Amino acid sequence: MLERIAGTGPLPEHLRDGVVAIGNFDGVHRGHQAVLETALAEARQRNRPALVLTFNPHPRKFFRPRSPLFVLTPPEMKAQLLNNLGFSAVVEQAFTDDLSEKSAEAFITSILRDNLGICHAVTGFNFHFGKDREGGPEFLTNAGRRHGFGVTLVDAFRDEAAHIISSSGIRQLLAQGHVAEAAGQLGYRFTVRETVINGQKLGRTLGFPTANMRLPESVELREGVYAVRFRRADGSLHDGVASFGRRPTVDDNGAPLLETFVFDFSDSLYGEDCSVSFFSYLRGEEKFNGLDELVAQMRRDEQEARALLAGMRPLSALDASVSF
Ligand SMILES: Cc1cc2nc3c(=O)[nH]c(=O)nc-3n(C[C@H](O)[C@H](O)[C@H](O)COP(=O)(O)O)c2cc1C
Ligand SMILES: Nc1ncnc2c1ncn2[C@@H]1O[C@H](COP(=O)(O)OP(=O)(O)O)[C@@H](O)[C@H]1O
Repeated sequence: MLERIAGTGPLPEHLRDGVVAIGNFDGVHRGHQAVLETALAEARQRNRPALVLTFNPHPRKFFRPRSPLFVLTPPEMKAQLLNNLGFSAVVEQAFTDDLSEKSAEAFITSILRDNLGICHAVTGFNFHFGKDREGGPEFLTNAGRRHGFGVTLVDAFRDEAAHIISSSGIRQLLAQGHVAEAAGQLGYRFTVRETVINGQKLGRTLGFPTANMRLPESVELREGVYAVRFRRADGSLHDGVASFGRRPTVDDNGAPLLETFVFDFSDSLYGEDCSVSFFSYLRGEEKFNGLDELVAQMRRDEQEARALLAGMRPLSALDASVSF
């Protein structure tokens, strides 16, 4: 199991002298995975632990606190993905005033050398660090020579159409409801994890009980109806159909809610931490003339989602570990 470490002091002995992938890795997309797989391979070869050094909050949120940032993988989700990829630990370095003021050299001596005691660093071609982004790949490589650790830089990863994959591109796809395309770039299905809360208890009277979740306000997923896979806290997986929206038919206001009708299931889910993986966008949210019309459409949504999900295959080993 992956260890989550706050990064406030020296690492425990068993994690020192490790191979460390450094970056924000928001989304843990296929470009990030190229960096992460390089670190994993290097660690296997040296027979040393594989670690990730990442930052929380996302540095962009630190520097621009008032402009909302759609974080694709909150710390918990990122940790789960890194665990599934095979890392031993993730250092969730607090991004504070103090860290933002550190020079590139101070970042290397106090964090990489003293706290983490790394033997090898792996980063992407464009990783910058230290006050005013002073340190880049070349700085890191030279510092490694001086301080006695190796450095591997991983080139930009391109998808099949030679587009560079980026977290901001994936955020835009999700905002347009293109969850299948986003999955192609993430290498797994976009997945959110939240606690199931109480709703108006109307769903069960319609024959469509729905597990309700509030997503963070910054999540910019297109409102609409999706074919999804639902994972309970005990790890069991269920197919379902979910609506993310403001429910114009029953109440016209309020923040959007994610509501999942879980197929062939009848237990209570209240208070449980569950995850929802998005496979296909089915349609936009509509205002119906009454509940009968809504229920008729929900039946069609269910049939469409069942058929789509039956044909889905994992995109990768990571995808298989998340939603299969
Ligand atoms: C598959 C599905 C599709 C839905 N589509 C719509 C819709 O197009 N318009 C709408 O107002 N509500 C839609 N809803 C939300 C329902 O209005 C909501 O689930 C129902 O009112 C039950 O509310 P409750 O969970 O608070 O009891 C949909 C829900 C599901 C599960
Ligand atoms: N097939 C199912 N799909 C989703 N939730 C279910 C299902 N069967 C039982 N439940 C339970 O019922 C609740 C949803 O019922 P519903 O009447 O829609 O109430 P609420 O308005 O509180 O969401 C879920 O939170 C869960 O605890």
